[in-house]
Amino acid sequence: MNLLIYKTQEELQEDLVDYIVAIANKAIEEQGCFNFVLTGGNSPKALYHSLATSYKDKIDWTKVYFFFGDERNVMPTHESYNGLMAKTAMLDLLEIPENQIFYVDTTLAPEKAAIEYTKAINAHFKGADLSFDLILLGMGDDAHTASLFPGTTILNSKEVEVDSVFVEKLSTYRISFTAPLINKAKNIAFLVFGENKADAVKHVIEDKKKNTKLYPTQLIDPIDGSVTWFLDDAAAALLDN
Ligand SMILES: O=C(O)[C@H](O)[C@@H](O)[C@H](O)[C@H](O)COP(=O)(O)O
Repeated sequence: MNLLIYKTQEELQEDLVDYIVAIANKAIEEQGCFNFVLTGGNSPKALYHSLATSYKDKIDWTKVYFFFGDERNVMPTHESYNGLMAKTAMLDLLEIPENQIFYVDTTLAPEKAAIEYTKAINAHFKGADLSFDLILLGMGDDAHTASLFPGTTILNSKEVEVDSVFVEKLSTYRISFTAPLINKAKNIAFLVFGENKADAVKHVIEDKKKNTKLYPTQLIDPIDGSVTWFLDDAAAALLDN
């Protein structure tokens, strides 16, 4: 696991964009495409905008396929739909064709939406191993990532798939990659900043005895892939030096 800690979010973001560009170009060179899983939430918005503007010419976007590590159970036009956030911040600016973007179809019931998304991902990988080139993840202050929330049933999944899950604390369903699907990735990058995340960061990174029910991000432990944490000083404040 690589731990990168930055004084400012701007420095963090600059390095993270360079990291994404490097992985994208390596994947495109080696296999002709870059399978990129986006995170939702607020943290990535500036990063997405930067990729679509100052870094627009650094990647051959015609070779990039976009996926979502989780989605809220709202209509695609709803402001909290992760797909809409990414569309607005990046995908529209890059004029990415629809056939390169895998949105979660939340017009379906959550369970069906998850089944259909799993089918679409398997079809894209043509039945091969579902190992995405890069999965970008955020983390909540409760140590959830994607929609792997503390105490939820999806944490027990051993399936390499997208699943639906009822999140009691939000009183809503979510659609999310399971931990086994995330752990198939070649590269995983966490984008976590802000002091409100410091306690969760400490537990996830430093707890010797894991408690994945309480700190679900501890489940993220890829078989062969790399994990890199992009943190600012505030989020890393409680880590032992
Ligand atoms: O759908 C979502 O909200 C995300 O996938 C979720 O896992 C997010 O990454 C964390 O909640 C952190 O969110 P912030 O970046 O807004 O702090």
